[in-house]
Amino acid sequence: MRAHPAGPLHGTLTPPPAAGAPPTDLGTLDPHVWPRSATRVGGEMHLGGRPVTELARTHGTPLFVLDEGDFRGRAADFATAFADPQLPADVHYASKAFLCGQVARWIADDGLFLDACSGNELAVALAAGFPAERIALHGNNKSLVELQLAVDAGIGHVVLDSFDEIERLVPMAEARVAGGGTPVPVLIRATVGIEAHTHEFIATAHEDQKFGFSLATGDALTAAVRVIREPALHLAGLHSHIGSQIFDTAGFEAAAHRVVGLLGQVHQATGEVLGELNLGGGFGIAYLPEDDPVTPGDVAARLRTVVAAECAQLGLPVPRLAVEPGRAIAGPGTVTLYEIGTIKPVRLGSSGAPGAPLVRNYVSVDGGMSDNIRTALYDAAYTCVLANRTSDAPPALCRVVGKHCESGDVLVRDLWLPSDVQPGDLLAVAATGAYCWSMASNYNYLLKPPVVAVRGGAATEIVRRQTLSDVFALDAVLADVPAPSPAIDQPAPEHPAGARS
Ligand SMILES: Cc1ncc(COP(=O)(O)O)c(C=O)c1O
Ligand SMILES: N[C@@H](CCCC[NH3+])C(=O)O
Repeated sequence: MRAHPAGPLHGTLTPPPAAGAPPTDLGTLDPHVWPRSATRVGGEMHLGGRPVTELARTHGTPLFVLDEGDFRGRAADFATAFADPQLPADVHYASKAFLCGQVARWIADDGLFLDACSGNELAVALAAGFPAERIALHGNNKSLVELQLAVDAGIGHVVLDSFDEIERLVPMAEARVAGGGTPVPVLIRATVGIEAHTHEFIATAHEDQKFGFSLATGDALTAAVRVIREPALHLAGLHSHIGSQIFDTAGFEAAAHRVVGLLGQVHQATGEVLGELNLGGGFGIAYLPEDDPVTPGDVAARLRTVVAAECAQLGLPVPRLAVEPGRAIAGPGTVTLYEIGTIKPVRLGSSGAPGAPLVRNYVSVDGGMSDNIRTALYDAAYTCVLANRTSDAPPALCRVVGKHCESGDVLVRDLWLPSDVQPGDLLAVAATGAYCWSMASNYNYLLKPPVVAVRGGAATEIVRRQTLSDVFALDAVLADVPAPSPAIDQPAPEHPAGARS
């Protein structure tokens, strides 16, 4: 081969970094990571009592399979952990993790509250019949339309995030009061200056970022005083959220300590005793077997202790607490199923020379960063297994990649898969229930996958697959043009000759 004038070809291959000893059993479904109903029957993964091959055949791939019992079980675990008669607390499901009509109904039926962070999340919840008084609306840049929707619907709380927003809300609240309505209940979101131990993109309580009113500069107190003096608004309490995918309870405890301090400052400045304290979400989950998240019981006990102690010290009654778990409810119960399309071994040498050491196999699947942006965006780690069968073949180091025109389109950076995986096999990626479907895009015109809820042997499509016709309908030129081939709307099984049978 002729050398490039500027030197050797770019991107010299090096052997992979030591990835630890390959696991001896690649098929085990660690209950720490997989949904509560996940089992293997004759080697094949079953979710909610349904075999994955049948789910893939019926609904296509990529496919989000949501274990309803897991989702609702985790919601119930939070509700139980925070249901202390002495210190009652409300659990708000943070719907940004994953929301659809069915999820809104489960959350409503199971007695939880709901946190929406856009007018459209609010609209979805309301359209599903979610009780408005159990909804809080967040957002650092709520539009006039979003605020008006919240005021008209009579939601539980608007969580105020800026001085601009206060001034926008006041005339709407005044109009409601003038029409015989009640003042609009609000919380002030305080930025408590905590450096949460998580990826910098998902930490939200350090000073130099866009959310909330700074506690350190005094803005949070100024905002509280402003709202208290505004008759059309009712300052119900304070809010704090420090970030997401946090394992260490110390950050939550420090935040609770600081925000209770703000309750004290508000009391001193105005004589008002605020009755509610929402400590946000952010409770981490296990993406890998070694991850060790805190339990809802642990979080509840620690927060109660800190808040009770701080309030006692300040001589304040303990406020009604609220928390906003999103990922910890929605994340662990969902699995994404993909079909393998191509497998490319990258070797230190010609691919025609099988003796050349393997760097890794690039295992390409039929989705990618459009259904799970988290690996590309946060370098997130996932657990992934061969789902349609188990195999005794020796393990091979692999990287699971999507089909987008982007080399950063990686789903699982480093993993061991049996060396005999082949096109047509199904891969399952664990814990994709939070921030995957909800952050999905149509990059490269890939279509958003459906979500199928499984429970006790029943499978129900709760969100259908987007079709090319849906996408054409948005396009000024293509709106009336029939989508070219229904086959494009009807994905896998694409490689039935593979090892699925
Ligand atoms: C205000 C607020 N509450 C709750 C959540 C939910 O976070 P998580 O899904 O990590 O529990 C978020 C997202 O980080 C948030 O911004
Ligand atoms: N989207 C992030 C979390 C942000 C949560 C919302 N404030 C994730 O995927 O981990």
